[in-house]
Amino acid sequence: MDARVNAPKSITPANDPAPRPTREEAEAAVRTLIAWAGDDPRREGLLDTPARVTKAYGELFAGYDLSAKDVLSKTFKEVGGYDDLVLVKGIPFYAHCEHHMVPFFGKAHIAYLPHDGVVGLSKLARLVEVYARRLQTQETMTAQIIDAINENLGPRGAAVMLEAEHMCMTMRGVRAHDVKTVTHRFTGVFAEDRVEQDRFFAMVR
Ligand SMILES: Nc1nc2c(ncn2[C@@H]2O[C@H](COP(=O)(O)OP(=O)(O)OP(=O)(O)O)[C@@H](O)[C@H]2O)c(=O)[nH]1
Ligand SMILES: [Zn+2]
Repeated sequence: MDARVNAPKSITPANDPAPRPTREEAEAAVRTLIAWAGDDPRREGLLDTPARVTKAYGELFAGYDLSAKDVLSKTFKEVGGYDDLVLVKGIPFYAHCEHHMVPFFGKAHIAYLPHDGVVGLSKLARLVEVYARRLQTQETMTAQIIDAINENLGPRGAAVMLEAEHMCMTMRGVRAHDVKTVTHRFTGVFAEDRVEQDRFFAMVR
């Protein structure tokens, strides 16, 4: 039994959170969608599907139970005086678009100029998970990642770029294949200095 599903926690960061349904209610909703799609949720191959889907949702949307503050809480100051750019590039992510609840996936590139210590490199990949495992737009996710870095690390500058393929554009709708959406945001020194921006782009490429 996954306690997470029945936990009376908010499902959004809003002030007036929607109540989280029980696992049984979520499974019933999956049966409704299967019938809406045109299949029979009572046939043998689909009997366990609602339970699998709710379990999968627990993983795919685990970000609602994660916090950037927890992920970025531990920093290291003993780095030999290193204070230049730290770039972690090519962090893979899988998110779901908030419009169609269909995956969008790609790579995140995150850079910052340390001010008072550095963070463990894996934590930047974990930070991406905090926001990817939610219903998202690529723009919101880009903004949330850089805001979290600024709030928790107070760097001299930060840069975030996401490159992603949106399945709502490839497998349905406009059906535009091989289209990449690129978003980026700069703050601090990166926002003020074109040279730092160019350095970021050159290192990401
Ligand atoms: N800006 C932005 N748009 C997104 C993102 N993910 C999906 N979309 C778009 O959200 C839009 C929703 O448009 P609507 O007209 O409300 O919905 P729709 O009729 O399903 O649109 P189509 O996809 O064009 O068929 C579409 O243009 C999607 O391509 C995202 O991360 N950022
Ligand atoms: Zn979409």
